[in-house]
Amino acid sequence: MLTVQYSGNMKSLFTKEHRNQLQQIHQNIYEKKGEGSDFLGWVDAPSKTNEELVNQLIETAETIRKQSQVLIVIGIGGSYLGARAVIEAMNPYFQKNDVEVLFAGHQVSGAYLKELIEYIDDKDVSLNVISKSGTTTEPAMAFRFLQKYMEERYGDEASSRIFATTDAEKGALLKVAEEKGYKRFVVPDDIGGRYSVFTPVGLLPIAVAGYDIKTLLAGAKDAEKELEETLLEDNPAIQYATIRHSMYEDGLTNEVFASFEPKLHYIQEWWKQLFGESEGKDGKGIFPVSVTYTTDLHSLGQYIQDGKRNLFETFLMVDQVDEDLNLISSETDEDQLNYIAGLSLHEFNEVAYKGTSEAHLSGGVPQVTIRLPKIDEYNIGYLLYFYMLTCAYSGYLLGVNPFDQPGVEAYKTNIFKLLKKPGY
Ligand SMILES: O=P(O)(O)OC[C@H]1O[C@H](O)[C@H](O)[C@@H](O)[C@@H]1O
Repeated sequence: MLTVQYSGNMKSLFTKEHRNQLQQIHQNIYEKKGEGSDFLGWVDAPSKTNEELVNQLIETAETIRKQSQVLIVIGIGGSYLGARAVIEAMNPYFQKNDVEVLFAGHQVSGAYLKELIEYIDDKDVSLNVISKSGTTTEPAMAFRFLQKYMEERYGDEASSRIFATTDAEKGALLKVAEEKGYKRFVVPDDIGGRYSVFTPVGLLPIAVAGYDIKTLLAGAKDAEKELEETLLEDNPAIQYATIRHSMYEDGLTNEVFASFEPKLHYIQEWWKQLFGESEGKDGKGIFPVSVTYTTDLHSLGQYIQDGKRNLFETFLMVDQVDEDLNLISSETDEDQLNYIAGLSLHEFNEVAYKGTSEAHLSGGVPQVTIRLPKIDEYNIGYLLYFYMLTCAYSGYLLGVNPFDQPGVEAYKTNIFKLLKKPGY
């Protein structure tokens, strides 16, 4: 189990009244009651995902791996970030996997799509187009270009190289997939995009990248069970949600997710969508931001140390790393680093964490530290489930529905009006 440490007094947060409230929330989540309960399908998704589906996903991933050097995943938001978060956390920095997973439809850039098509032109390609609604503009636009490219390049064979992940019964993408005969996977009705990483939305691209989705699900499944059974005060998800809520009540409305591990960048991006869309509504919510240290100690560190005191900081620390280097000693010691010769870079980061957290704390930034044993499929599965559960507790503590996102419609409507979309 991962652990949560707090710079304040955690025990004092669990008053009788608060315990009762948490107990109720805990029960509602696991019994799938309460506001937004139609979207609580993710709660037992890890334990309920049947083996047949997992095997089917693994077989499809094998087919894709055999026929492709590149898989392009088309999607945005929750139909994109979960897969990318896991893949980028696991991927080596420089060495390319046998099958490269690339993304499209997560932004709008002609240059990006043009260069992507040039890049794949001498490689074998498959597509996985993912959209629950099937009507999201950015992936739909990207799919238009890439579908045409695939049809021109592969002719009839294109339909066996395009895989669609859609709603079970509705949406434009579902219709296209059926007409063209694409192999299709389903995003369950009761699971919203940002909670869908343990469904085919996340699992298929992750398996194609060469990572073990059974172990990822095993980590999530253990999290599901342990976090359901662990008592309130000892339960890391409840601890984290409670601490966040108490910070918020103290006027700290920005949470800085800090990591010393560059590979966790897209987990931070996934986390921002998860918490931002779940909590930011009805004029409430903590604004989620992220930093990677030590890089950002040389940029945003100044603000965190000395700027407006409306933030708290959550470190995600990784205990064990697979690869490391010890600092070499130098005969001349011109750079005066010999005093740390022999220290590993991971050890340096642990010291940097300690120094940074003490400095920021003395500057008035309270802290939470989440400790993950290591970066592998099992622990990432555990971590992502832990965040989703924390987010549900947190949203309910705040008094909002953590599973809708009505606010994202306003800008979309404006864009459609400006573009004179029929009906707007
Ligand atoms: O899967 P889709 O229906 O294409 O949705 C993709 C994303 O776009 C929307 O605008 C929402 O804000 C997100 O919550 C969602 O994950």
